[in-house]
Amino acid sequence: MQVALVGLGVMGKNLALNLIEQGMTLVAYDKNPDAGAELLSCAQSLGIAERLHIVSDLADMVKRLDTPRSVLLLVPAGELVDKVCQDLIEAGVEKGDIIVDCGNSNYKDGIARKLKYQNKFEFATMGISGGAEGARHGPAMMASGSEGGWERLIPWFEKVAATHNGESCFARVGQSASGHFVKMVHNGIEYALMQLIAEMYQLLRIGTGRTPAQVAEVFKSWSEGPLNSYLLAISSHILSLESDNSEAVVDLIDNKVGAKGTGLWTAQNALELGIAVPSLVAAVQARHLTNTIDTPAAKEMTYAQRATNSVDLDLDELKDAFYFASLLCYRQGLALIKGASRSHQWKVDLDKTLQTWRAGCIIRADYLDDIAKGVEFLDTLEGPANALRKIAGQAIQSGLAFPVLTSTQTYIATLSTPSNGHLVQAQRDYFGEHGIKTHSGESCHLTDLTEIDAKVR
Ligand SMILES: NC(=O)C1=CN([C@@H]2O[C@H](COP(=O)(O)OP(=O)(O)OC[C@H]3O[C@@H](n4cnc5c(N)ncnc54)[C@H](OP(=O)(O)O)[C@@H]3O)[C@@H](O)[C@H]2O)C=CC1
Ligand SMILES: O=C(CO)[C@H](O)[C@H](O)COP(=O)(O)O
Repeated sequence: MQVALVGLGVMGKNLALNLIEQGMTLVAYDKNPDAGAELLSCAQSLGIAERLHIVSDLADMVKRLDTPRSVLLLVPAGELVDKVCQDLIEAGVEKGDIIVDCGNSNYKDGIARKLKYQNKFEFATMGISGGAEGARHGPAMMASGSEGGWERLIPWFEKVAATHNGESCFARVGQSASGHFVKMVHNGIEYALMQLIAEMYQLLRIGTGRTPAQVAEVFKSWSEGPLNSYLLAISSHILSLESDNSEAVVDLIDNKVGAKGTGLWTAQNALELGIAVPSLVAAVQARHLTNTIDTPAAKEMTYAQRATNSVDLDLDELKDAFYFASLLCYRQGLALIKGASRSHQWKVDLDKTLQTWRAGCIIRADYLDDIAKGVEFLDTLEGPANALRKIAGQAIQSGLAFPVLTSTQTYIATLSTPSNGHLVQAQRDYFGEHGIKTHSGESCHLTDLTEIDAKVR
């Protein structure tokens, strides 16, 4: 099988080596010749270079491919994807060929591109997760759509992807560009879990006075049990790192966190669809807040530094709270995928989605088995639910910031304790005559329920 790959950066280079190692013949192009040379040198040192052809332009790439052609894109998301598609058309790509956008593109662009290119070639979308290591040794692959060209690629991607219990972490999760939506939500969950772990670290470090190395030990002990996850393991490793001067490496790193867009899109889509994912939104805003200090508006509002309080934590309770909050982050993401799938009629298969997240990806975790058991299982976790409630309270008492921890507690409390929405309904009707719905389902106004002599002015 022959495939072409455009974009040989962090992901492209590593996926290229993985594809060749699995037996594919690869024609590869990057606008930067150094990237091609670097890939060739890696392939040579692995003894697999005979199945690699680096080309210096797209016309040569297209000429070398047997028809129907299969081209994978791993270039930065945005207008560049259209530029490369246009260049590929000019280079000779034609109807029946498939181009798979494997980058972190916005699914809305994917839908538009499917239409735009429908008479030129088959445009397909696939989200990939796992970073450089995953791409090299087995990523999670969230594909979508029913383009005919998939049939040629699927057997290969099933081999290239990570596996869990012998099953591939490649799947066509649903229709249209839903693969990119699923990858976007994967990243939204990724933001939330990263921030949640950072909050656990801060509570242990500042709240209980542990050193980074001691927090690393706590995370390591959690990783040895059912809480094991990739993000917890790398956090433990990072916290254990020391500089040549024996300083904790984390203490040398600035606090401002960047982002490429997928977390923001997750929050925007959730808000547009009316699906509540407060933990995921809080994680995006937590990143924004780390940068606030540099904005012109913030410079005009400098706040005095405040002391924080130490807290007396039960480590088992903290572990239970972390476990429960983590499960709830995934559940919010899955609810968003389910809601979007219903709205867009994508028929996303949540079991297949979870299968792609079992191995290879950044949000892989042993407790994904528990998430697959559904909300009914979460309802049985009374101990962890109580732990989350208690730890969130203690965290607030410390005076430090815990946006994801507290949003997650708020999320589950809103869904499992009495609501206060009735008063907000009444307020809207009071000032705007927006109407209210009563417990019996009747739509009316406050004034239909009672006589209001004079409204507050
Ligand atoms: N890094 C990660 O962990 C992950 C990234 N992704 C997504 O995968 C995609 C690629 O990411 P990543 O590999 O990190 O990005 P990189 O920036 O490392 O690599 C992109 C490569 O594409 C090249 N390129 C740019 N324009 C063109 C062009 N017109 N024709 C050919 N090549 C071009 C770049 O060259 P130059 O550098 O000269 O511009 C660069 O070598 C992105 O959409 C990203 O969001 C998805 C999952 C994980
Ligand atoms: O897709 C990824 C991991 O799954 C990429 O690493 C992505 O860049 C992460 O998002 P951000 O850069 O916004 O933190």
